[in-house]
Amino acid sequence: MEDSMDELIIGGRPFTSRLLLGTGKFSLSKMADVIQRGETQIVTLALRRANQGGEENILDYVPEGITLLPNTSGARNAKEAVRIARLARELGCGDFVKIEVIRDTKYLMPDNQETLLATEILAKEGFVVLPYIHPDLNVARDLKDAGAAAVMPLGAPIGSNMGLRSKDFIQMLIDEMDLPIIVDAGIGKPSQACEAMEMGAAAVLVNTAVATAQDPAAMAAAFKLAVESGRQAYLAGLGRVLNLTAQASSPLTGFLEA
Ligand SMILES: CC(=O)[C@@H](O)[C@H](O)COP(=O)(O)O
Repeated sequence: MEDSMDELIIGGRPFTSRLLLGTGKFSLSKMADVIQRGETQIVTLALRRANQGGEENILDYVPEGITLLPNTSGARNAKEAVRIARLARELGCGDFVKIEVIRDTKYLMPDNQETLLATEILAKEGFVVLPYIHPDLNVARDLKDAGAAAVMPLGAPIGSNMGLRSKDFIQMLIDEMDLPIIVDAGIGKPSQACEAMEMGAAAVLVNTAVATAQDPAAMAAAFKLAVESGRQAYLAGLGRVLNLTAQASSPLTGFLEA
């Protein structure tokens, strides 16, 4: 537990919701409803959707009081990510930034090395930096040393809805890092978000699974419940798992005795 209220603390700021929502795939008209039903307090946004010069601006659709987490999507190296982060701050999106550096166009894998470089620069400039990475414990440790406020390992490729394919490596980060671990990308169902929280993740970030649901607002509500349930289970301490043997839950002595 991070404090007596079980708040999620990122960059010194407390949050009661552990469900972050991505907005990259939303029609803007649905956004407020989805945020409200998911009771989310942090939403990501791509700079290009906040800076469309006369066209619809995503910032007009985000309810007041929500913390913006601009991402550096489109960046192919650290230099581009730093430039996008600075622009986002100038546009009034705040100090939070999610570093996303992707040059692999097939799997959209994050470039961990360039992400680390961008984190080093932006943390020194006072940004609250949340780097999106492939879950690698050495890189996660370096990111912490570089000033990251949280680490965001991928569950599976972005938009795949394939779930926690990198589960064992995420668990290493959760077990070894003294920093919020926010599972991002690939979470396709509320049950997968629940599992990430049961594992001890500090939060999850979901976009595609909500945006592509038949009823995105109802799906956001389902994710909220799943995240809360997983968190409660984690705090309660999961019961032991027995391998290849069973153990009776009820007393067996005297059973069927004449
Ligand atoms: C890195 C990235 O872009 C993800 O944060 C994305 O916004 C969420 O991933 P899913 O769309 O797979 O939920």
